Amino acid sequence: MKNKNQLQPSVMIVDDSETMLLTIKEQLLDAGVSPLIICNDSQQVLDLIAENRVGVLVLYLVTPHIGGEELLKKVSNRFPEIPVIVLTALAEVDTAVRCMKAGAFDCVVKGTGMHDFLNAVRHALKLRKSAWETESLGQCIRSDRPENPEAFAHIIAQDKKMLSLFRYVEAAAPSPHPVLITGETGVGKELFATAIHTLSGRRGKMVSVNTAGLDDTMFSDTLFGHVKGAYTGSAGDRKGLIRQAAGGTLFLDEIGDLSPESQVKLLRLLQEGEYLPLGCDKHSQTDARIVTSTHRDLWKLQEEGKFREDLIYRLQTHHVHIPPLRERSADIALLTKFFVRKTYLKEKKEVPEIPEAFTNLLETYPFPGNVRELQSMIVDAMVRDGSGVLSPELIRPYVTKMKEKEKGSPFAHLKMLPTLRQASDMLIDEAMKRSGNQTVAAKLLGITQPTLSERLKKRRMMSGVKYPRVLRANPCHFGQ
Ligand SMILES: Nc1ncnc2c1ncn2[C@@H]1O[C@H](COP(=O)(O)OP(=O)(O)OP(=O)(O)O)[C@@H](O)[C@H]1O
Repeated sequence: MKNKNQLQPSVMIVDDSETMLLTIKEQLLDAGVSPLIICNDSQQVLDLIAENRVGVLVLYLVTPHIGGEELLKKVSNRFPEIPVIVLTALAEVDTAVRCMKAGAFDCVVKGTGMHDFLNAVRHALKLRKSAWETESLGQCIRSDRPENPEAFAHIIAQDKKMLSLFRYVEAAAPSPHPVLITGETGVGKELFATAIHTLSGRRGKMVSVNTAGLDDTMFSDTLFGHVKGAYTGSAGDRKGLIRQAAGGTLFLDEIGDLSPESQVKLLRLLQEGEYLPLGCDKHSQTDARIVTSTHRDLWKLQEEGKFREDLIYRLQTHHVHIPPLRERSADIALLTKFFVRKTYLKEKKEVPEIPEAFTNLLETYPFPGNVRELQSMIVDAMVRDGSGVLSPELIRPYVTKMKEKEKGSPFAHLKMLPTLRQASDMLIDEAMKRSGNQTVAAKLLGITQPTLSERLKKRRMMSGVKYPRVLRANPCHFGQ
């Protein structure tokens, strides 16, 4: 069972004096304030905050390496939501004013008794906890049913993860900023792009372009067009598809395959709304909203040097990640019903009952092709079904074939395979658990500490998930 305190926000104390740290620690614990994170190395503060659920930061103004005031500015910039209580050695009005201006929540003179200090900590902690409660309430509301169900009429779903995505899409759709839609093949990325366009309220059209396999010239020509004589054989002007998306949405599918040159052009389009038709020396402007999608892991491509980091940040201003079908079993039964009905009615056949055993067997199948594959399986089952009954035997060959494929694999015991990113995240978690610090963990993983640190940062940015808390030798966690 999880330690209850792990869910509680911690009070983190930063001071260069070990003795003072222990004194403050004891006084806070005596006053019932816990859990505590103690740190005597100012250089570790930002990383520790990023990795833990810090409710309040207590900062002694004179710290080695990074000066206290400088650290205060960094914390306030990067984590504006965390109240910082500054402990100063002297009762100097100037220092207190500077700290408050730099974002301190309160300023207490060290050694003037615990009363003021404890009051400040308790007050800050209370405010932080209530902000957290509001945040989680907001998340509950966001995960409820969509306000505009008609915009999602073509997306059959009842799984909570999908309903929560609908709410996110509703919030992001009216924004002019780019949306990145990710997810395995066949999960419904294009359907989501359409819903985003519908909900955006834009009057223009949605224009979809599959960029897979387009070299840079074809990418530019298709999207931005060309002027007569731009290249051999270009007899007349061509208006690119982007013109058709004026006032609407340009949906670029499979952007993971874009060439480096096309990535630069896409970045300019996203940043400035500008593009250059082939053979033209004057940029054109567009107000089309850009929605992109890919089944590939852009961060992995970036690590391999195949995708620009700055472009990823731009693309994922709003990020919709659609989970694979095997991770939303509640949807399998509903989609099966939907596709059986659709398929049989289309063929003017009587819609059969769906036996429970049929759905149960489907729920054991990992669906590498997701909803698209389920749809094909139903069509195939209908063709082979001579009796008007949907027998599980009609789909058993798929399940058996998959099991045979898996036989002999070291992962055979896993019901579902992790994705490459999930597997690498699992390894990182394990290495951090075993070692307790990034330097040793990096050695275990055969990478450098900065690379590991970068991976952890990106992970936090991508998912908003906090890195699991680990006990460190120094700095130490108390009161847990
Ligand atoms: N939730 C859903 N409800 C109904 N149909 C769906 C759903 N999800 C996907 N589909 C259907 O599955 C097929 C694949 O969907 P779509 O083309 O949107 O997937 P995709 O993620 O864009 O795939 P790819 O990466 O291969 O382009 C389409 O026929 C689509 O209508």
